[in-house]
Amino acid sequence: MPLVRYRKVVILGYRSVGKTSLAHQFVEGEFLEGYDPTVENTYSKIVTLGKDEFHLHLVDTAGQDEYSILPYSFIIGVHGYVLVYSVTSLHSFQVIESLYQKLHEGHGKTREVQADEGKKLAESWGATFMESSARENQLTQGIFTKVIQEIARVENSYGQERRCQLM
Ligand SMILES: Nc1nc2c(ncn2[C@@H]2O[C@H](COP(=O)(O)OP(=O)(O)OP(=O)(O)O)[C@@H](O)[C@H]2O)c(=O)[nH]1
Repeated sequence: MPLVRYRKVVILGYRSVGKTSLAHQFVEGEFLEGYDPTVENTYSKIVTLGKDEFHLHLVDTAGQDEYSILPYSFIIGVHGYVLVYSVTSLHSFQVIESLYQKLHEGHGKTREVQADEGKKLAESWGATFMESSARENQLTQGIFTKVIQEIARVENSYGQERRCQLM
């Protein structure tokens, strides 16, 4: 059975450029004539490409402009973007350039410690290394299951002798 991989894709662009129409046409197979400004909407679709299946989670956003601050949910855990402009609006074309810059700037904080450095330090202690983010809920379960497993492993190898395990 093929593995279904999850993909989150965010559609960005100026107001009324056709973001919703694109998403709706792709997911529902029809064109919407009317215009109803989007607050935020999500679509789900299983996409099969060759032997691979993807669970596509499309986020249709409210239109942005050059002053918009992109929320965290448009940055974190996102696998890809569709930047949309209208051929009848030069301004909407300029907006996607500014959105592209914003996506590259991220959220201001730059990394000062590389994962490799953490790994090296942990290795020098004989400890396990995991890089986690509570905000992104990345490895938060893994850290605590790993420390419990490690405690059990150390307990088993030393009988009932009590030792502290370092993560
Ligand atoms: N002619 C034409 N009109 C389109 C096309 N795509 C969208 N429209 C029309 O443009 C208008 C705006 O489309 P939407 O898809 O709502 O645009 P949007 O970018 O989602 O708008 P916001 O929610 O305000 O950001 C609607 O009246 C659509 O019918 C297209 O490819 N060609």
